[in-house]
Amino acid sequence: MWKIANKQFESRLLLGTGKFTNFDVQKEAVQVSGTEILTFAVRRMNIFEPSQPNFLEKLEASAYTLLPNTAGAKNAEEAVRIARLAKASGLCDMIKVEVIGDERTLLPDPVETLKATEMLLSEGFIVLPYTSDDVVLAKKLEELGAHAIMPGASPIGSGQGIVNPLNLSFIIEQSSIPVIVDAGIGSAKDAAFAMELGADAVLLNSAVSGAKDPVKMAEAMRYGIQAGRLSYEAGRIERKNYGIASSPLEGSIV
Ligand SMILES: CC(=O)[C@@H](O)[C@H](O)COP(=O)(O)O
Repeated sequence: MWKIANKQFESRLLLGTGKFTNFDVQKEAVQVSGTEILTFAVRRMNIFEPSQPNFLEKLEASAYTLLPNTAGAKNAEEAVRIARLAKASGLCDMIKVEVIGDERTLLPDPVETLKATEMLLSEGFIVLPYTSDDVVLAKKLEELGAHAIMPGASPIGSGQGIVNPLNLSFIIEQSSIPVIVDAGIGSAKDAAFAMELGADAVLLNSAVSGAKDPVKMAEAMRYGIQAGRLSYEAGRIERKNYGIASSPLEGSIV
């Protein structure tokens, strides 16, 4: 079990709902992933146009915790506007702050992310900022009162996996709020690695929606995350430079 604010979860996989080839595949992938938290861009929801498709229409949305995100926002004011819209539409009081600062890399704008986080916290939102893997920024967001921190593994949709495990491990070590590794995960190995580093959870989308078989990949992510967590809790052996016999003749009980 782990928690965001006062909400408890069993699954440590947060799944994005975008970019699936069709809603049936999306629904099956969501089901087999075992996720309890779904994220989606508020801007893609057609909140005021019920006749238009929205990302959750095939899912039993009430069975999940919804984590709307502010994708599309280019500054703090836009992010706050999108978050208010989500709240007013009854979607959720939890919001993933996503303020993109660079269109080519899709990396987040640290200054605007900080501002948006502060503004939304003052309005009573449960705020989960998506950030780069900057250790100092992560600390500042926590000090502001963010409810979880979401450092990127690598650029959104890149599938590069974790490019800076050292930074992520510093963030995990210093944080007393949940750390959710978000974006850039390419395969189950990357998700397991994030969990082995000690992350509380992983948020991903493209690796599942873009896989040759999204449903199978959703299942792989489910088990990858479980295995990574178990391995982290079990505590890995120390890395050594030289070989050490697995069945020594002396000094061992079996
Ligand atoms: C869905 C969502 O919130 C994305 O912005 C997120 O960051 C996922 O990134 P990937 O698509 O790289 O998994």
